[in-house]
Amino acid sequence: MEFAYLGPRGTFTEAALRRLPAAKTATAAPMSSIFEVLDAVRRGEVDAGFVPIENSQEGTVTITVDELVGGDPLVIVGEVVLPVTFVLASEKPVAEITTVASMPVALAQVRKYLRRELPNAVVHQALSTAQAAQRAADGEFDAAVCPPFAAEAVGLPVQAFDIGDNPNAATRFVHVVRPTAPPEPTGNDITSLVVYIDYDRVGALLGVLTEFAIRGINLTRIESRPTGEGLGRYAFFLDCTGHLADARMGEALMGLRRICDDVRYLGSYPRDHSDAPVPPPAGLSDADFADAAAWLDRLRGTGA
Ligand SMILES: O=C(O)C(=O)C[C@]1(C(=O)O)C=C[C@@H](O)C=C1
Repeated sequence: MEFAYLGPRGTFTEAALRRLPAAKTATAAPMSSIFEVLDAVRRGEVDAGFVPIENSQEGTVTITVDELVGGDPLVIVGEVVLPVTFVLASEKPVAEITTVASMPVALAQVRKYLRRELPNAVVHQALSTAQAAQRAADGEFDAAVCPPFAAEAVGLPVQAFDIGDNPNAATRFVHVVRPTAPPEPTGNDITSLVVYIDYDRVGALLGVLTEFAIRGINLTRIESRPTGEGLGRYAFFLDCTGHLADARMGEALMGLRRICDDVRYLGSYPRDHSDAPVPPPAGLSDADFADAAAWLDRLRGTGA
């Protein structure tokens, strides 16, 4: 199997990919942008892609979600949650730094540090932290905000360690492939999907949330993203606890299929929050769903 991932060598994405079981026996091709990674998967140039999707400090990595919301369908089959710490890498001491670069999501996580220590530095964007480190090493910028291992990879000295505003920051990365059946349920899974609703129908979003709530499915994330049709036109990106194979999830998805303009299934896959407890389904048990299905089958067969 060959992966494409957000490179170059030295990114957090590369570090997270090394933690993905499916990558243990795969080759990995670094690519310069999230779009290129997902486009390579869509074109069949590689078997799988690995990209960041959410950060505990800044929320959604919008380019990833926007690429999953639109375009040819892709599905998520795995995730890795990686703690992230940032350094300021530069040949110059902090007092002499006038330009600094990094990926927008990284810059947002060191906002307070930059305001405090580099208030007059000009901030530049890069496609990844490791790309910023390489461009700083090449002399294009004075400094880069990047992982410690990216500074080491390009031979840049570290002028400051642990510059992130939140010492507990973590980023979630996803393993995406062209549409395929989901991995087997583990009992600790996430199902991701996008719903497109009829904006002009009052309560349309409540109807979506109700399809989960009445079946005891816990929503762990909801993110509205513009569809590009015009101001106020949004798709809703949802993460919820459970697996496509669960009766309750299947019923909820059929309900969404009936009431939404469109539903895009983005995958059921094992959670990597192995330390976090799995909230039990609210109210209804799996046995309740099995009993109701058997009861309906009896009614259809015998009328009683
Ligand atoms: O640029 C990198 O090193 C990446 O892996 C991307 C990315 C991100 O976009 O979230 C990953 C983790 C950090 O939050 C900062 C940047």
